[in-house]
Formats: sequence, C-alpha cells, structure tokens
Amino acid sequence: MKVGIIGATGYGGLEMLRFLHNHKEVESIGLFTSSEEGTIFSDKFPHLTDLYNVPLQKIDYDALAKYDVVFASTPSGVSSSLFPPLVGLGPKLIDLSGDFRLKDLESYNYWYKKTPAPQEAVNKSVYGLTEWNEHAIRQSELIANPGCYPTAVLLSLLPLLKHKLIDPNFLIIDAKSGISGAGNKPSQTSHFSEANESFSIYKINEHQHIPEIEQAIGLFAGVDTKITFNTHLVPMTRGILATSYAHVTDGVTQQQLIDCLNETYKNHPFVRVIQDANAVGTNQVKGSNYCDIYVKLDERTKRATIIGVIDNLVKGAAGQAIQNMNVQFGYPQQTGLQLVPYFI
Ligand SMILES: NC(=O)C1=CN([C@@H]2O[C@H](COP(=O)(O)OP(=O)(O)OC[C@H]3O[C@@H](n4cnc5c(N)ncnc54)[C@H](OP(=O)(O)O)[C@@H]3O)[C@@H](O)[C@H]2O)C=CC1
Ligand SMILES: CC(=O)N[C@@H](CCC(=O)OP(=O)(O)O)C(=O)O
Repeated sequence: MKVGIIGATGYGGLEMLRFLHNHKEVESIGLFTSSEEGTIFSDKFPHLTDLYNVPLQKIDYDALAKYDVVFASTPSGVSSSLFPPLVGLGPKLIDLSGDFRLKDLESYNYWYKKTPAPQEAVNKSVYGLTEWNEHAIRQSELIANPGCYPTAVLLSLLPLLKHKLIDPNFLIIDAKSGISGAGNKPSQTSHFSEANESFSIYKINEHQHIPEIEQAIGLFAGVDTKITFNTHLVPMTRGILATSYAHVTDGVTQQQLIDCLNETYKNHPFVRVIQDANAVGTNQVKGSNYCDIYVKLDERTKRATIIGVIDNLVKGAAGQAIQNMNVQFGYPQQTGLQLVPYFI
C-alpha cells in the first residue's frame, strides 16, 4: 500500500516513518511538507541517510488522492481545512491533531481557540481509541486519532467506569509528560535551560484534552461527568504517566479492579495490566506501542489510584495511528508495531 504523511518533518511524522519503514504491507511512503518542498529528507535528518534520500513533496490534492492512506501529523487548525476536500476521494484519512476529535464545534473553538472543521466532516470522523472503537474504525474513512494524554487516561479509567467500580463524580487526574509532547518547534517552556532540572504544571484547568476525555467517557462508559485534569512537564524527552484518583463504589475490592482490567484487555495486545508497582514507569514503554495500566485500592480511604503509562509519540500518536490503519485495512493490529521498549 501507498502511505502519505503530511507533517513528515515533525516529531509525530518522523515516528510514523520509523514504524511504517518496517510495516510489511507498506510499499511506498510519500513525505509532504508545507515549508520545505524539494529538500532531501536525509539532508534534513541525517539519521535517515541511505534510507530516505528523497525530496519532500508539496501538499497537493492530486498527488494525495493517489495514496491508500494519508496521515496528517500537523498542528491543530491545519487538517480542519486540509482534510475535508479529500473525504470521499479515495484515501483513508487519519488525523493526529485535535481537529476532528470534538463533535461539538463550539467546544473545539473554546478549547483550541481555532476555527473548527466543517460539521459534516466532523460528523464523519471516528474517534480512534483502538481498543474501544474497533468496529467503527474498521468502517471509517476519517479517523480522529486520540490525544496523547487522553489515550493514557481513557485506557486506564474506562473499564472501571463502564463497570461502575469507581465513582465518576470526583475524578481527579494528574498527568505528566515529556517535552516531545510539545512538538519540534522550540519555545520558552521547552528551552533546555528552563525545562531541565525543573518540574512544572501548565494549562491549569484549561487543557484542551479535558473535553476530549469527558466526551469519550460519555461515549464508551455511558457516563456524563466533569473531570479535574492537570498536566505537568517533566524534563525528559518521551513518556506520559497519568495518575487518576477515584472513590470506589461500595464494597469494591482490589481484586475486582484488577479482574475488570484483565478481563477488558485480555485480547488486546498493546495494553498490559501491571501487577508489580516497581514496574510502573515511562521507561517500561518507551519507544513501543504499549499502554501499561496499574491500579491500587487504598483500603483506608476507599480511593483507588489508577495509572496509565504510554510513550506519547507512539501509543499517544504515531503508533496508535498505525494501529488504526491496520484495523481499517484488515491487517493484524500488531503489524509494523512490534518493537520492544527501549527501557534505557
Ligand atoms: N508530539 C506528541 O507527543 C503528540 C502530538 N499530537 C498532535 O499531533 C500533531 C503533530 O504533532 P508533532 O509532530 O509533535 O508536531 P510538530 O510541531 O513536531 O510537527 C508538525 C509538523 O506539521 C507541519 N506543519 C506546520 N504547519 C503546517 C501547515 N500550516 N500546513 C501543513 N503542515 C504544517 C510542519 O512541517 P512542515 O513545515 O514541513 O510542513 C511540522 O513539522 C499535533 O496536532 C499534535 O498536537 C498528538 C499526540 C501526541
Ligand atoms: C508536553 C506538551 O506540551 N504536550 C502537549 C500535547 C499537545 C497535543 O497533543 O495536542 P492535541 O490536542 O492536538 O492532541 C500539550 O499539553 O498541549
């Protein structure tokens, strides 16, 4: 199959390439740019010398329409106008940004401060949380790949919410991310001398992933709730660790929480329910498409601590996008994604 990547020069795009390179069904990869047409990819990224000595292509609808699948790994506010003309032209479309995730356009405008995509295209889009939406993904033309934080939060919370083992009313979620989550454009907050040796909170109670998490909890767990969600920047490159705190419902035991997670994910190769508290950390998933989940009930307070761990660039972006492509095209979900975590 032929795969096109818009935004190939960004972190998500580069990560897509790393996995697609080893995907046995992928015959060719087109690399598209809005700013560097003609640049030889390996000149810009010498680690790809001899692998991709090919020119970056201009974003052009006639060219894109010839691909079997097109990924947009572009900043929010780009695919909202770039993708709609491609709907129905042939390629399956997978968007890594937030542009097609929120069904309510006013909400998108409020949280992203950008003009939303046309309602018709948003209506067509399918939320690509693979483990929870496989049936719809298989039939979809346009996938809204989930945000990095929502992936870690939702995979860990949804089973317990759906089975009413935790109280949805007082969910407090405390998430931390490595700096690659902010993309490749340098900024004040990602500046080495300001981020290194520091641990900071940002977008307090204003993160754009709040409505996405609430919407998905409604869709997959059937619960209408408002969450408290905060995000922190950790001076490391990759990884997200999201810790949620929730009251368990009356009489729920640690074993029930574990059984629920194990049962939910028993046939899902990329979700691992972790038993050993010492094995909960971003190094355990780094470079891989795994989401590790851990739960521990505090018998004293009757509150559970629920943890989801991912590599933001893989399960939180490129890996999940390829997993969704595999589902769309009927390939085994693991195709091209079976990399062992780096660990160190
Ligand atoms: N980084 C992460 O961990 C995650 C990112 N995401 C989302 O995925 C998307 C990509 O993220 P990431 O790769 O980190 O971002 P980057 O900033 O690293 O890369 C984005 C790329 O988009 C291209 N681009 C910029 N403006 C335009 C435009 N107007 N039209 C077309 N292309 C444009 C640029 O390439 P060029 O100049 O060559 O066109 C750039 O390299 C974002 O929406 C992000 O929020 C989602 C989950 C996790
Ligand atoms: C560390 C860091 O800055 N992370 C980014 C993740 C952005 C992102 O993925 O934005 P989408 O909504 O387009 O998915 C953030 O918190 O905004």
